[in-house]
Amino acid sequence: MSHFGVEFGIKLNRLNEAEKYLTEAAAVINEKDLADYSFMKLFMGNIKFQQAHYEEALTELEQGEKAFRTLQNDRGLTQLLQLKSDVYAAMNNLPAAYGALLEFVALTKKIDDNSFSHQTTELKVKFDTSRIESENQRLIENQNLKEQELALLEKNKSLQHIILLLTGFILTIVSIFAYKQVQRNRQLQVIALTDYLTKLPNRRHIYAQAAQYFQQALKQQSPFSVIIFDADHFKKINDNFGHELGDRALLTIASAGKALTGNKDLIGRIGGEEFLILLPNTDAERADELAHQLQAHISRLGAEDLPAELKLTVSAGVATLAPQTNTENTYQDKDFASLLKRADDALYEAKNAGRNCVKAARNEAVSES
Ligand SMILES: Nc1nc2c(ncn2[C@@H]2O[C@H](COP(=O)(O)OP(=O)(O)OP(=O)(O)O)[C@@H](O)[C@H]2O)c(=O)[nH]1
Repeated sequence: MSHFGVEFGIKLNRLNEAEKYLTEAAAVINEKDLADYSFMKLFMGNIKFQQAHYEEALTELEQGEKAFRTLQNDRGLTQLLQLKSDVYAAMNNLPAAYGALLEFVALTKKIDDNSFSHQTTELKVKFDTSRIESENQRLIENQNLKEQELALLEKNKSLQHIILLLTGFILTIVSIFAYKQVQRNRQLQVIALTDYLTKLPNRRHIYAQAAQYFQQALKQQSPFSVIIFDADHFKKINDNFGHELGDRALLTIASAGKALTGNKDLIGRIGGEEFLILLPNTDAERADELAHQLQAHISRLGAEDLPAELKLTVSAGVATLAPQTNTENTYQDKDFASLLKRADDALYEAKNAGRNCVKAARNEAVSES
């Protein structure tokens, strides 16, 4: 019969059986084996109590109490104290019964308090553990979020690179188009201002240049001369030698004029076989000299690629813008058109004079009005 067997035996009032077992056990249970010894004494005390052997019960309980106290087994001690109180009550020793009961209550309270504090500690540990777990969970979630953010950043970085590359590519294409457009505009401008055959400035261009030189001459009170020259009987050249050869003759005249000015911007083609030379800072005498040089040079030209029988001559008219000698700041021409008209009249004169010659416009005195 085990400890529980003894307890059941007592409960079932099989006291003799329980006592027998305990007496056998007492022979082998050592006083030093406090755990078994304490309960053996408690149960024995109980049996004695049930048998109404109160004094013996108290003796057993006293020995058991000592053992429980040494073991600090409060639960065992409470059972014992409760029983002790019952024994004293049965002996009608109420103060002792009360004292034992008080001790029983105090110890029970202590056990409950310990149990409560234990439960509190347990709850606290549980709470702390769950707090730490949730904190860990939060940290893991944060970490995951950060990783996602990082991945997003990486993705954004790649996108930025692609956008930068695309922007660079588009900018390059746009720049190339813009550059080509500027080039084309320049070419168109050049085409718009250039004579297709001789590549000299056309009439619009050379007139614009001339107007500027005219204003400059007025401002600086410097002379400005122009020469208009025109191929003689050019229709006949075309008729007799063909249009293509006529073109080559025009090119020969153009390069002779260019050679005279030394600057291609100072000579332009203003009509089919008519050219204009601008001579800034050149007085009438020098302009006349240059016109004669040109006329003589062209008439001597038996150009390599022109037939010997083709007689190439030009007639020229010269006009000069110069201040009147007797009055300050008074000019014969108010604008370039007036100067050009005088040169054209001089050319007409040269044509009438039999061609292949030069005529200069007279600088007539004008009244100051
Ligand atoms: N080959 C060629 N001929 C041209 C060109 N432009 C104009 N002509 C010709 O030049 C000729 C000019 O003739 P006209 O105005 O009668 O003058 P011209 O025959 O030179 O007579 P004058 O000027 O009075 O000496 C015309 O037959 C035009 O066809 C050109 O670019 N090439």
